[in-house]
Amino acid sequence: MKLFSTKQIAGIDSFTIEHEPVSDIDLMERAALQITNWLVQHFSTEQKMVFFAGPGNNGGDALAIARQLAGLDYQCEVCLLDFRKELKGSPATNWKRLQEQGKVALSKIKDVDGFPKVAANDVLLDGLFGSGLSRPLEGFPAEIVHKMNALPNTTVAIDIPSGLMGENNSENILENIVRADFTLTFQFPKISFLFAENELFTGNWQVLPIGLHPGGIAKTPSDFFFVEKEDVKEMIPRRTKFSHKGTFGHALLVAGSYGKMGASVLASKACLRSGVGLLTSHVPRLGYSIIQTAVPEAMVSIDEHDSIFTGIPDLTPFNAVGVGPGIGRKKNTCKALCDLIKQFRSPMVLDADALNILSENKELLRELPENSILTPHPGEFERLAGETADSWERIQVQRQMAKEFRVIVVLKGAFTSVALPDGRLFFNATGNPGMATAGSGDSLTGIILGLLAQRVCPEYAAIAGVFLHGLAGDIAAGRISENALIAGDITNCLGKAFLELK
Ligand SMILES: NC(=O)C1=CN([C@@H]2O[C@H](COP(=O)(O)OP(=O)(O)OC[C@H]3O[C@@H](n4cnc5c(N)ncnc54)[C@H](OP(=O)(O)O)[C@@H]3O)[C@@H](O)[C@H]2O)[C@@H](O)CC1
Ligand SMILES: [K+]
Repeated sequence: MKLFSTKQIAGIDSFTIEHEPVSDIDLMERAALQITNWLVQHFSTEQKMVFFAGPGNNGGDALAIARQLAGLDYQCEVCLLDFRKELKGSPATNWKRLQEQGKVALSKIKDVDGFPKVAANDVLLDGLFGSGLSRPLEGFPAEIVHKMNALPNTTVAIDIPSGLMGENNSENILENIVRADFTLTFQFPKISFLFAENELFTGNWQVLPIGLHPGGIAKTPSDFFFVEKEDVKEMIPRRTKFSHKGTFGHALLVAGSYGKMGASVLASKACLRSGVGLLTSHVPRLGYSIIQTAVPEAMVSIDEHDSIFTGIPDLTPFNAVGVGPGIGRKKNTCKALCDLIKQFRSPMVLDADALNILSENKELLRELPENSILTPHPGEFERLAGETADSWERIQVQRQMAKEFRVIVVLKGAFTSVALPDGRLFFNATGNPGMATAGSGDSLTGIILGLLAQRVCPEYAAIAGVFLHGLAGDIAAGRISENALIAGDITNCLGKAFLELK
């Protein structure tokens, strides 16, 4: 799914009105009905709904929802913020419809003294500002937001928590933004919802389709995408009856050192479970019997050194290489990584210590084979690319890095983002907090390596690898809980994840 800026969404909104065609007021009614249906499923008529409505269409939505709910016997109260300007268009029509219906207590408030009395069980509905927000909230509306945030009541934001920008909140005044428990957003996730620091404002968010025009969506360009199951299905290699193990490639994994052989075992297993034809795991001498015993399906290439990675094997047989998990940063290892990067001329996957070595030897970034895949977590990313103030800035730097070095940068997080050299950025939605556990990154390296070796193009290997990893983690969490989840469970559930993508 494409993601858009709030400005672009307004354009798609107008396109829909013109080309469906549908009137402004009917589109608002349709959008409001989606939220009404959600509210009916989540709250009983015992709970009073207290609406805060602003001057634009977000306020208009609030007025329409209040009327629809009142029609279903919910007790509703509407508090319209009075900016000393007449309401116009659909919000004005909806105000009139509410007055005519006569079921909802209506008040207009000019300052914070007019803030309504709220009982413990009441639900607050935030319809102050949505995608038309043009600047941070200040003054009277900000005071209303402070009052709302100070209440313990459940708060549901309509489209966007008021005060939150749809994309960049670097310059925002954070205490003036509504802190919702739920955000019900129309048609597309807003880009700012995908950043960890904004969870405080959005709470649990959900997308409600409102039938915006597919033509408007298709013709509006975007560099931002939200990865869905349907997209990934096409990226997974298919196995035909006459396939043999050579068809699915030969991967080389360089991972593990003394005390960190688990990284090699975890990444090797994940690579094999991703469907690779053949896997060779390169390990230090002391790791030989460990890997042979733990992963009998893998072949082993043995380093000359007892405990670390110091030299590369003949690279001719391999069509993909993954390097980094648990290799450490000893001088000999840096040298061996440097040789590997210079000698292997197809895309490779670099993770963990390989990234740390790159951050200490940045000139190596220019030597990376084009379309290599880097998989940093935020800490590794900042070591590589420098400090950033927030997630918005971080994804800009991520995109810049992908473009400059012609590599794919996978920035791991709750919504892992995959930046491509052409400037596009893909957000992943699978995965859960249980996956923040030792070795989880090693399994991701193994999965991406496995796909790459099967000749899946590097951009698909990164996007589908991240999706599969998260999906397998979700399946594992469903079986054994997020708390008990360990990295090996992700690999164990990869098979089920593949089946879900059939
Ligand atoms: N996507 C869709 O297809 C659909 C979208 N719909 C809904 O429309 C919403 C967008 O509506 P919208 O464009 O009218 O903007 P909205 O957020 O209500 O506020 C604009 C008003 O606020 C004002 N204002 C702005 N910033 C301010 C500030 N800091 N402090 C004070 N004032 C400020 C601004 O005035 P100005 O900037 O000119 O001062 C203007 O008067 C969207 O979120 C969704 O709920 C659905 O109805 C149907 C389908
Ligand atoms: K809102």
